[in-house]
Amino acid sequence: MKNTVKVKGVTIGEGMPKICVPMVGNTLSNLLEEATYLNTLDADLVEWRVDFFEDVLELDKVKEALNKIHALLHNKPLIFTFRSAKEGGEREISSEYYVSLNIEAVKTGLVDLIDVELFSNENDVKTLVEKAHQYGVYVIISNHDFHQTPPKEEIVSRLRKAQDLSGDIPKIAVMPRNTADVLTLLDATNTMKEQYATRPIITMSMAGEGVISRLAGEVFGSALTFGAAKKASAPGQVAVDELRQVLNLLHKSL
Ligand SMILES: O=C1C[C@@](O)(C(=O)O)C[C@@H](O)[C@@H]1O
Repeated sequence: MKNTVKVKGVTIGEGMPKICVPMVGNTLSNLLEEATYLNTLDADLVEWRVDFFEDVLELDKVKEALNKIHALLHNKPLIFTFRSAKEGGEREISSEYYVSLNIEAVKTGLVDLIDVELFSNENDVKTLVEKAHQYGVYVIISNHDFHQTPPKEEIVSRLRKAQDLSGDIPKIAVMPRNTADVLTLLDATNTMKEQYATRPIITMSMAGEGVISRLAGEVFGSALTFGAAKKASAPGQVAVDELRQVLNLLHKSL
C-alpha cells in the first residue's frame, strides 16, 4: 500500500487528485487580495510562489507576508515554493540563500510543505529534507523542463531519485513538443505508480497539448494538479472550477 501525505485533513495520494492553486502576487497587498480571492475557490491546497514576491530577498518581509497570508487561508494547507529561473521561475538566488529561505519558512510553523528542486546541490537537498522533517513539514522534490520532454526512463529515474532523497512527494513538469511527448509523460507516470512509487507523485505535461495530464491524474497516477485562479503560474493550467468538474467526472467513472 502506497503511503499518503496527510496535511490539515487533506490526504494527498488517495482518491481524487487534489487541486492546488498558486499565489503569484508580487507585492504584499496583491498577495493578500489573492489569498482573499482564493477562499472563494474550491481548491484543496495553496502554493505561495515566493519567487514572484518583490521582497523575496528580505527574510523579515517574507515572514511577515507568510504570517498574513496564513491568517487569511482558513487553515488550507500551504506549499512554500521558490522556483528558480532555470526551472521556469521568476529569478535566480544563491544556493546559500535558497537554503536559508526554505529553512526560515519551515521554522515559522506556517507552511505545511516546501518545494525543493531536485537539481539543487545534493547536500542542500538533504539538509532541507532533514530540517523540514524535523519541523514536521513535508517536502516535494521537484524538477521542471520547460523546453522538452525527456525519455520515459529519464522521467522515471528523476522521480525515483527524488524518492531516494526522501522527498515525500516527487514531482516533475515537462514541456511536450508533440502529442507523443504527452503520452511519454503519462506512460512514465503510470510505470512509476505501478512499479516504484512508495508515496504520492505529481506529474504534468505543460501547455495546451499537455492539459490532459492535468486532468487525468487519478487514472495514470498523479496525486495533485495545479489549477489557476486569476493568473496561471505555468502554461496549461486550467481554471479551478472547470478542473474540479472534470476531476469529478473522471472520478465517477473509475
Ligand atoms: O511545479 C509546479 C508545477 C507548475 O509548474 C505547473 O506546471 O503547474 C506550477 C508551479 O507553480 C508549481 O510549483
